[in-house]
Amino acid sequence: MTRIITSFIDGEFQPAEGARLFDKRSPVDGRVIARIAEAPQAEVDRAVRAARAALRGDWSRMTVEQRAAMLHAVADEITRRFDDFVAAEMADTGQPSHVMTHVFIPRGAANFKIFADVVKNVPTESFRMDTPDGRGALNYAIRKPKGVIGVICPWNAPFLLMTWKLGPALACGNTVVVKPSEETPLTAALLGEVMAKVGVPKGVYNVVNGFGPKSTGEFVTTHPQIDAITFTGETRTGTAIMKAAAEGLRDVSFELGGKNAGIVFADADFDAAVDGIFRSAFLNTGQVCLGTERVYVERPIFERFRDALKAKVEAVKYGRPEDHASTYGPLISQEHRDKVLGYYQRAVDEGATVVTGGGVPDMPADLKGGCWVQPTIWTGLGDDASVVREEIFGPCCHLRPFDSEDEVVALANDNVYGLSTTIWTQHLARAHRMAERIEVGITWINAWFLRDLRTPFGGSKQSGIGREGGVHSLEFYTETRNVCVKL
Ligand SMILES: NC(=O)c1ccc[n+]([C@@H]2O[C@H](COP(=O)([O-])OP(=O)(O)OC[C@H]3O[C@@H](n4cnc5c(N)ncnc54)[C@H](O)[C@@H]3O)[C@@H](O)[C@H]2O)c1
Ligand SMILES: O=C/C=C/C=C(\O)C(=O)O
Repeated sequence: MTRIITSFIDGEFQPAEGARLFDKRSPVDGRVIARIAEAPQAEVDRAVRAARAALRGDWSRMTVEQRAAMLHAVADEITRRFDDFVAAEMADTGQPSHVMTHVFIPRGAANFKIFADVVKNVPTESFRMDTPDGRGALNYAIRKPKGVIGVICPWNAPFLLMTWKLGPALACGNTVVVKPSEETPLTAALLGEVMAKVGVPKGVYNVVNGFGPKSTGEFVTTHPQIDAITFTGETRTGTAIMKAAAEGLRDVSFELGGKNAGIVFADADFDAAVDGIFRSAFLNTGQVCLGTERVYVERPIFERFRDALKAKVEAVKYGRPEDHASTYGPLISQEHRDKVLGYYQRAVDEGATVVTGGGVPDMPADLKGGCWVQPTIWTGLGDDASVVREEIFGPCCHLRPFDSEDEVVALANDNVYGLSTTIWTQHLARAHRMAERIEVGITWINAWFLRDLRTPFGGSKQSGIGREGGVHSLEFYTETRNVCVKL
């Protein structure tokens, strides 16, 4: 029988009777793997009420030390159930097991540990001031939880991105109502089991499933009892959520889209650069916000680089995620596949040279119903081609030669997004110069997606609002109050 995923409210999974169900299909072969109960307004109301009540319960009486210990226990339980999380996330996304075991699931556990440690160690500021009577005054800041946080998640790295928000939200003493992507509900449900097992008080972690507009997502973001909203997803959705948050002047933290530039200089360690750009463009079938869909290569090595990248792309192994030989998975959904294939067609219409890929692979019969597309490289497009300007969120990149540092900085900055960049060069001074000039939140030099969770993470321009990571997360997840004591 097909499994039914229901909301998790006040420590309990909700009954499926009477619920409006929708199908969750495997991206690998199109089979229905679960049915999801769409939470209506009344259920979201209950989740928010449970979260508000929990703000005043045992959770609020815990010391920082106790809360941090509880988050470590959550991380340990995730690690104990590692295989279950890997299986759930593989089923939802179809991505190869090595990506789950090496990147996405370990990061889920790490996201709880890091913020448990941050809240235990972060100092608050204090200012001693002079007063006319000569006795002075002392100011000091205290941090309080913001309240009930609405957590709206995307499908591309569901567990990593959800826990990246939950870690700091809970460490700071908030409670949450999470709305996972309709495409990827499984790990959020599994985390409900983990929370119950380790004794996180009821109502602290609530999950409601459903769609975005006119559905569960909107019910969460428009709810007057939600105090702040953290969202990762498309820039267009961020705009809608910001409008909703304006009502009641609720705070937002946004991680949004990107059209990130990869930049390779002729003096780069060639093999490392090819490998780095290969990962940045094709990891997770290109469905990474930090991915590089436009790659600029210094002219003397352009052809050599193109050929080396092509060879790597043509060596990917399509297959089921459980098969350890697979290195490449499907896109998340047929809808997303149609979008990506639409861009593949537009690239050709706009005059691209297709270096490799560009279409749908011929899959064996049992995988024909999946959302497969070929990893694709283009050259020859103008800088205004839609494929070069718009976020596709697929396994593809356009390669363009450049001749000077100034030229490539201007090209990299000529976009409405500003999330990240990856620069490959052995010239240290140039690397630092470039990092200062490129308008993004995160610059990697001779690396990509190398994450130290203490560092500020977020986007410039239309790629986001705010920074999360380490102490930066506290800015959003706490309310800082000042206390002034006249001495
Ligand atoms: N900057 C980052 O760190 C980062 C990380 C990952 C993904 N992303 C971006 O996310 C996008 C892919 O994810 P996606 O397709 O799931 O994004 P999406 O914006 O379509 O959906 C994200 C979530 O928002 C919900 N939603 C949609 N409309 C809503 C509304 N009006 N009100 C409330 N909720 C609503 C959806 O149901 C889903 O849970 C890409 O643009 C990618 O660049 C950014
Ligand atoms: O697909 C986007 C990946 C985002 C990564 C993070 O948010 C992170 O590493 O914290």
